[in-house]
Amino acid sequence: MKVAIGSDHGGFRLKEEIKKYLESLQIEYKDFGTYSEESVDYPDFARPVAEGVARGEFDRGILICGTGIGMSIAANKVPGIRAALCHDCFSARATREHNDSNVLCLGERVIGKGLALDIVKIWLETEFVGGRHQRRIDKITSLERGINNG
Ligand SMILES: O=C(CO)[C@H](O)[C@H](O)[C@H](O)COP(=O)(O)O
Repeated sequence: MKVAIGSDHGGFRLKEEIKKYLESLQIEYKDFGTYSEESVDYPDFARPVAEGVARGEFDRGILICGTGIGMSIAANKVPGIRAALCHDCFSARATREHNDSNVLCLGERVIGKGLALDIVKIWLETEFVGGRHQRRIDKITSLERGINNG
């Protein structure tokens, strides 16, 4: 599994913790920045991570800002991206099983490191279950392509 990771200044410290955690799990990643706590704009980091996942260069993406909200709004503008903002383990598992989410968004100002790392682990390990959920994802794909399939 290859992961693209990025944050703004509000998510920088948690990004560094997640990188260490990915290393401990021997999961390959590429860090798209930011590289310090100096103020930056989150769409500048959401974009390359989301585009890398959409192009298939990475299996998954992880984006962190203060709340995770800005990152999820920005990432979901990229066709093919299903970014999920998760601050609990149930949602992390459900969004993989049901939505086949390919980007996880987290808010460093919302949750602590321990919960964030548990969420990352569950989200990375949980498989999409398909079936009726694939039909719903196909409708999302139609939506982003402007196709009206009822
Ligand atoms: O995009 C966000 C909110 O949706 C993120 O939380 C940002 O990290 C936050 O807006 C940055 O705020 P700051 O006051 O510029 O540090």
